[in-house]
Amino acid sequence: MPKAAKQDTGAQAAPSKKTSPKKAVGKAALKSPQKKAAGKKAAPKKTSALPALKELRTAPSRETGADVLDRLFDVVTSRRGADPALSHSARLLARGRRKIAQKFGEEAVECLIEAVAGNARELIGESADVLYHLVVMWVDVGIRPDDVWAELARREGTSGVAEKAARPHDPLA
Ligand SMILES: N=c1c2ncn([C@@H]3O[C@H](COP(=O)(O)OP(=O)(O)OP(=O)(O)O)[C@@H](O)[C@H]3O)c2ncn1[C@@H]1O[C@H](COP(=O)(O)O)[C@@H](O)[C@H]1O
Repeated sequence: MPKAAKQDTGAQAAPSKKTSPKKAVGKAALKSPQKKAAGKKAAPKKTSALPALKELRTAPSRETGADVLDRLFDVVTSRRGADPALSHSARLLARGRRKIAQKFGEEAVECLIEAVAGNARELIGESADVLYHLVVMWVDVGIRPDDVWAELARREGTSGVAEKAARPHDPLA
């Protein structure tokens, strides 16, 4: 999708030279709870006016997450054979797999450009473009969102580092 000139939204603060917040967050996240607790007195329980994260996550929503992609998949599927003049999805599907893949690739490149530039707001829009074109690709190839959700669920709890280490060794690699 052709885009107007974009500016950094400043949505992400520049990291300080002294301490890298990313490194600090990463280190804290990797520390085991046991290590963190070792040698420290139990801190008083903090109370917060904010709703618990757990409540937010379990709140029913038809507007976010996989539900949106499920609905988008149904709409795009329904556009098969529709008038390309009225539906962009119909037009893309009529143009064929290579064109769909090309468009997906273009959107992915636009996405990574915004990511590298640190343009958070633009990255959101480009991410939506990537997901839309990914869904069109699923429809064209004949896989369903549930297939992908199942694969993601299967991977849950398996560290990428551990998975890579467990791969059979290829002496030619
Ligand atoms: N999420 C999207 C979505 N994201 C991007 N686009 C369209 O993708 C197009 C990208 O434009 P480009 O110029 O990059 O691509 P192009 O028109 O193929 O041009 P070329 O590069 O091939 O020359 C624009 O027309 C955007 O509007 C989308 N079109 C549709 N959807 C969703 O799909 C649903 C069904 O849309 P239709 O199939 O159009 O009814 C909509 O209700 C939306 O929910």
